[in-house]
Amino acid sequence: MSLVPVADHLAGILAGVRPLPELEVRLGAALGHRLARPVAASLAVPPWENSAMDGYAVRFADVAEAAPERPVTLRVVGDVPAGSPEDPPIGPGEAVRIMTGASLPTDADTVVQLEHTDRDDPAAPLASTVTVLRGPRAGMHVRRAGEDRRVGDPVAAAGTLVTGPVAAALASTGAGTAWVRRRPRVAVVATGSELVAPGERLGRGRIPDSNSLLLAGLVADAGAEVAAVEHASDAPGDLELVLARVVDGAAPDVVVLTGGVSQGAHDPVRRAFAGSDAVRFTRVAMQPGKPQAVGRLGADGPLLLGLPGNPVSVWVSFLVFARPLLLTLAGAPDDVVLPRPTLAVVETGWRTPGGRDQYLPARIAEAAGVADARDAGPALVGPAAALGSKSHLAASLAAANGYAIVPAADQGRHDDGRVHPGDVVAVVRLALELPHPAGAPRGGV
Ligand SMILES: Nc1nc2c(c(=O)[nH]1)N[C@H]1C(S)=C(S)[C@@H](COP(=O)(O)OP(=O)(O)OC[C@H]3O[C@@H](n4cnc5c(N)ncnc54)[C@H](O)[C@@H]3O)O[C@H]1N2
Ligand code: MOO
Repeated sequence: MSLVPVADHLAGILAGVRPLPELEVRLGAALGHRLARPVAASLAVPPWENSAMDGYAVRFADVAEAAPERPVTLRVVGDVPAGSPEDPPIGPGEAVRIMTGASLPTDADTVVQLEHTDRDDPAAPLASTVTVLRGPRAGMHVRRAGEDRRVGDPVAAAGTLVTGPVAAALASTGAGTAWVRRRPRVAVVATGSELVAPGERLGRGRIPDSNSLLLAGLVADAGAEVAAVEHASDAPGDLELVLARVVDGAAPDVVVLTGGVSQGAHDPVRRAFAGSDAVRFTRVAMQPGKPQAVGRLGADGPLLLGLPGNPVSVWVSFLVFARPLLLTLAGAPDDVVLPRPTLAVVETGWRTPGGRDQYLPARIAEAAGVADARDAGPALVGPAAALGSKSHLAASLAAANGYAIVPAADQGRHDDGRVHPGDVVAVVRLALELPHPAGAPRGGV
């Protein structure tokens, strides 16, 4: 069976997949969802002309000439704290005390901050006069209504992830609710009789189930909900029972399986769907991540992705196939669904597998000495694990903040089939904190 290109397998997964239904929710409940519709301002920011300083609202003409040697004394005819609905009239030679954020009286055009007056004690009671010691510029410390957004201006595009700042932008422009997409519900099912719950004692041949946690974390990072995390043994019939329970109980949109998709005598995913048209088994031209399964559980049931069991294969397969699926369901824009690789210069070389595109868990860093932006160099890349892209290096994954892609066609660039320091490769950087160097590999590969 020939190997399927990565792009073709991904296109097959995404074919016909539409964003989940939209719903209107309060802004607090919108956090973590994506906007289903573009949002325009129904309120200007700022909504009113207001003061940027605690001080005195004045008519500029009265204080234009003020200076330490020519102080100007004004009569204080009012006081406008923040939130006050008052609009006191101000005649020539008059001023109104005003606080930051309070609406500017209609008759004023300028604010003098209190440090530039003789009333510079903020705790002092309101006095009947104020002496301006320094002339402001015309219009100084006045925030114009609508200077950030006017009514009708765009605030956020459809597909935008509602983060704290986005929710704040929606609230400040007048929204109380937002139309968002439902977040995908994902059930994670780890298969394998060798798996033991984390922290449990191992018998010979057993290993801790790390993929369940890896996937639960990746699902959450992709903005989806972890609806269930289950385990199925390799015993005949067990996976089928677990899947039926998960589909009924957790109503997932997507089921992500790990393990049991290759050629093993006991591979349960293969066995469960042998002869079924609903699930397709594929060998993808990537390393790691070669054996993959994709399908649907029942006519209207959840989508199913069967990822290989090796932990690095799980990570790569999730990022390259499952994450774009979840982001599409969540309503993300195309450039978020499919991150465009950038280029990086290789700092430490590594071995390539030959024959398949390599997806190497990598540490990607800006060149040293970028404190001064003019010195900024290209990003640098090296393997996260001393042993490169081997698929069982579960402990080294935590040192990766992205992956490097070395297409099969480029792997013969050097006679030794390695990637060398100074080579330029494509990288995808994940929005992760760069791991501390203490977690870096000790040597080259
Ligand atoms: N004869 C062949 N053997 C294999 C082939 C092949 O083409 N022909 N492909 C290899 C490749 S490539 C991969 S990748 C694996 C995929 O195998 P499975 O998807 O069937 O996965 P398992 O055999 O169940 O497990 C593989 C490996 O991963 C460990 N594992 C599984 N689940 C977990 C978990 N939840 N947490 C941590 N580690 C897990 C498992 O113990 C195995 O070491 O097949 C190759 N073989
Ligand atoms: O494809 Mo497997 O993931 O090479 O280890």
